[in-house]
Amino acid sequence: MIEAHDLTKRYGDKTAVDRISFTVRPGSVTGFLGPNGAGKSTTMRMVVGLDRPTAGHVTVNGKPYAQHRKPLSEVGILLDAKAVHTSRSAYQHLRAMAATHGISTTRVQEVIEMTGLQAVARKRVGGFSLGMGQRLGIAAAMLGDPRTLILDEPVNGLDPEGVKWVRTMVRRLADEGRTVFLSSHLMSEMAQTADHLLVIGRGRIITSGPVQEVIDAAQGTTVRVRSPRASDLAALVRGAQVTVSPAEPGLLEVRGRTAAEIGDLAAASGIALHELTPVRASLEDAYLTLTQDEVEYRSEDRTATEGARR
Ligand SMILES: Nc1ncnc2c1ncn2[C@@H]1O[C@H](COP(=O)(O)OP(=O)(O)OP(=O)(O)O)[C@@H](O)[C@H]1O
Repeated sequence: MIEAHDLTKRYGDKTAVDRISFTVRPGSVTGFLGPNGAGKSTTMRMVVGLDRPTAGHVTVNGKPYAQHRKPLSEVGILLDAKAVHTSRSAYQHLRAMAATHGISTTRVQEVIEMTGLQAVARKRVGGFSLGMGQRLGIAAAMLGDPRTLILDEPVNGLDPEGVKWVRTMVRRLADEGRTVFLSSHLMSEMAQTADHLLVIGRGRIITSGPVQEVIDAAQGTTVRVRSPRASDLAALVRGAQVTVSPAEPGLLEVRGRTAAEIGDLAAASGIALHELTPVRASLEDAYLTLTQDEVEYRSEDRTATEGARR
């Protein structure tokens, strides 16, 4: 469990993280989603005491990270997978980490197997592909068998097989009851990996909640309604919080009413319906809506989607 209260980080005039409060619970995967520069890494660094908050505080499993007597058994962290002595082998790297934290060599072997590094464990880390480096980073994070995992952009630069591997791994870890907190600037990735989302932009939490709720709250659900009496139906369903857009002759897109409400209204007035389909917005649409004012760097000729990703 990670609990942050009014967590703030300023670098000179720049407020990287702006009074954010959140809870990341065990047993599920919580995605920390935001464009580049939103404050994800800074927040994660504060959670594990690598950056000191300017104000506010954060605890992991009930205590500030620094107060844990065996921090590796409480929190595993993948921040920068490249921050490894490149002349060492993966085995030596993990072995050295284990030795300084009183962790057995049996466990080193276990995490090597768990992350599929057996074939390359004795090779120099300097020659590792990005994917192998990420696996090693996750192996290091798992060394202390921690209850909480914090992974900063774990799928960045991975090929589809690597992405799938990380996704399956984090799901398994959450199913084991661990707290899994992972960041990404890729909404498509989060839609497939996370149960809960914490969306951040320019240092502030924009929204949080179960993935589908975040999407619905941002976009609402649109209902496609086809009827030979579309204009009569449009007049019937209109209301204060309802928008009705004619999409093509005989087809309406209604926001602000459920499919059931529209169906009941139509039935009560004897209007035939030929289609009644709730269309859920994608996380991508929701993310663009949510972060459209929050992106720190934009290129002039961006497409909408590229803009939120960069
Ligand atoms: N050491 C630092 N000194 C000054 N500014 C910093 C420092 N570290 C981060 N920042 C700034 O704080 C803001 C948040 O950065 P952070 O790296 O936390 O964002 P992020 O969401 O992790 O983005 P990315 O996906 O690009 O890593 C950015 O504007 C960044 O330039």
